[in-house]
Amino acid sequence: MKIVETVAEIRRELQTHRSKTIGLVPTMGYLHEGHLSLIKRARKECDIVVLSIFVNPLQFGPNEDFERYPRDLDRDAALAKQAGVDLLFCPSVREMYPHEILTEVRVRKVTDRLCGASRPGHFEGVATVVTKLFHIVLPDRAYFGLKDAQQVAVIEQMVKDLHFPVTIVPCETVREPDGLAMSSRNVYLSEEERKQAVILNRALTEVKEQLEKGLLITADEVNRYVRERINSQPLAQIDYVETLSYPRLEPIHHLDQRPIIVAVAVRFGSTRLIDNLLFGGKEESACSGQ
Ligand SMILES: Nc1ncnc2c1ncn2[C@@H]1O[C@H](COP(=O)(O)OP(=O)(O)OP(=O)(O)O)[C@@H](O)[C@H]1O
Ligand SMILES: CC(C)(CO)[C@@H](O)C(=O)[O-]
Ligand code: BAL
Repeated sequence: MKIVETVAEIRRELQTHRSKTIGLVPTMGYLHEGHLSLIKRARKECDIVVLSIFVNPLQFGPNEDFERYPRDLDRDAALAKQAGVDLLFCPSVREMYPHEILTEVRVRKVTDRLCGASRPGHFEGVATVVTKLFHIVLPDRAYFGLKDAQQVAVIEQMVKDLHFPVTIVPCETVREPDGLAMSSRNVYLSEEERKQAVILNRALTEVKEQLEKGLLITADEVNRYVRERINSQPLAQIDYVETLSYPRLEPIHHLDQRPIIVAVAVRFGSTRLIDNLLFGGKEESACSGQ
């Protein structure tokens, strides 16, 4: 595995591989099994696997955790090598943003709710940096986790709208044995917060069972059920609980429209966790803007 820090170098490295299938796995590092599942899928489907590690300041709000976001490049490089990455692209902030950036990519409507509403500017930061990464690497396929299901919807919309010649591959959420979605931010949790955080997946799993039995009929009923279950944990502070259409992320009333997403963001102390249930659709289709 080669570690590359500059745009010029990654372009040079990839120049001789243009006739092959190039897969990109964009991350912010501090790798866990969720990231590794994306890399392993890319390894199976592509000739060349590029992993990017970049904590993108553009997608963090002024009071968010950009500074304290966990970083460990040595450990990440060892894990990436073991998982079969060919090129690890880990640019500095200066390398990615050498001058004041006057251009931003904004995807409308699908960013109106959920994290788009509770983290203003977040998806403009994501769409802009992903555009930059796509232009730098020119991947044939790019792998994203459905834990960030709104992010997948935003990137898929962007790729379709702007004819990016890349196939987006959404990948299933990888969970801890007790069901908590793996996240780099889980390391922030205290022992007690970690125990209570399992309620996110538990509430969503219960809702899935109820939906399958036809016991919940409206989005309001689903939201109320999930809120009550999450509020049973004294350390949990709900940011949002919403049931929407997917991938358009529009409000729905009755649940006869499919697929739907039940999405949650919950704070435990200063740690904000997200999770979701996608119900009634193909969870792992690939989308292309070609
Ligand atoms: N548990 C998971 N299962 C599958 N994919 C995941 C999981 N966690 C993250 N990913 C995916 O890995 C990619 C990089 O995510 P990122 O580096 O932000 O990790 P993260 O653990 O989600 O961090 P955080 O939760 O702190 O934002 C994204 O496409 C994301 O959806
Ligand atoms: C896609 C991404 C790497 C862009 O910075 C980030 O939002 C993430 O890790 O999900
Ligand atoms: N996984 C999404 C990146 C972020 O929280 O900023």
